[in-house]
Amino acid sequence: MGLLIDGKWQDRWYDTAKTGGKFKRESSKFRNWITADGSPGPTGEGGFEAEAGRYHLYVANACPWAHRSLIFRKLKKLEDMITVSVVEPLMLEEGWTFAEPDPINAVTRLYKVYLAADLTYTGRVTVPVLWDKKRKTIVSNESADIIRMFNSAFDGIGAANGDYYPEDLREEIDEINAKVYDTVNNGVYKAGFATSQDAYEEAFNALFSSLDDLEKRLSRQRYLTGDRITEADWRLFTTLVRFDAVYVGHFKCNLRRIADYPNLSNYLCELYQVPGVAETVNMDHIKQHYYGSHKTINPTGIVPAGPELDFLRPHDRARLAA
Ligand SMILES: N[C@@H](CCC(=O)N[C@@H](CS)C(=O)NCC(=O)O)C(=O)O
Repeated sequence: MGLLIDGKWQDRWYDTAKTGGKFKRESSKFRNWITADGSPGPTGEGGFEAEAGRYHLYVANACPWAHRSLIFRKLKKLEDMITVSVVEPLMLEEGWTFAEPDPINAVTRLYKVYLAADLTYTGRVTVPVLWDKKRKTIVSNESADIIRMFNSAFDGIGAANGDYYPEDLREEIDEINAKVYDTVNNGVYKAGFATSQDAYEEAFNALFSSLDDLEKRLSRQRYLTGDRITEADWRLFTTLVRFDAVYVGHFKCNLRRIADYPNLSNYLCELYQVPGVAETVNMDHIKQHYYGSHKTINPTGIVPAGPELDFLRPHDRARLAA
């Protein structure tokens, strides 16, 4: 794995030396927004109007951040409007790669897509990436923004109904997202990529304290904000679905499994069973990627054969219906 520095690819692992062994996630650099009329969004510049066929999404099936964007593409029925390229599961010396030259930029390495947008780009080369075929540039490489664009920008040109960031719940969603991002979504990475015992334990404790709180919340209500599925649920889902297969072992998040939490595990099954969502979960890519790409954590690259997982089993969440 590596990064671009002034447009040059460098093969480097995360540098935790300067941060006391703590993993610090870099913020995303491309922050424009697709909007219904091409007006600027909350950040970046305008000129990215919602149009069928204009945009392309680069994802890794393994990646929880990219997974959010695939879920929103699916729920909002944007599959015919927004094309997708999926990278290979392993992320090694050349970063994310494609098995075949990708149909849009005809490259086999994702960093070339970043260079096509900015020849002097400095930063990590992450998925998801939302590409504009018309202006031949990156609209955004921030999943939190991409799912909000998918949620509403295409509504006027045929996206499916469904608002996962409704006006009346925004404040609560933002509050939950902030906590879940810090302690759960990014929390598992902070535990897994820590290179000091203290940094690991700090992340570990915050993670399980949050999961305990979420378990309590979900014992009282069906979804994180009440009786409607929102963005906050989908953001939590992509971490939960990877948890027992990967984070428990590979990232040493092993105080409890999601399977040990009655409410979280039933909630996970319910979300998994929402039509279309199971098709966005690729457990082979997920396991291969983590166990095979992080050689500093798992030098042999052996992928565990278990655990047995059944997200299609009946769940008990209807007991909490409004
Ligand atoms: N803030 C970004 C984070 C995306 C991210 O870190 N993706 C990981 C894969 S799970 C990645 O591509 N990492 C490559 C790297 O850090 O070099 C987002 O949510 O879109």
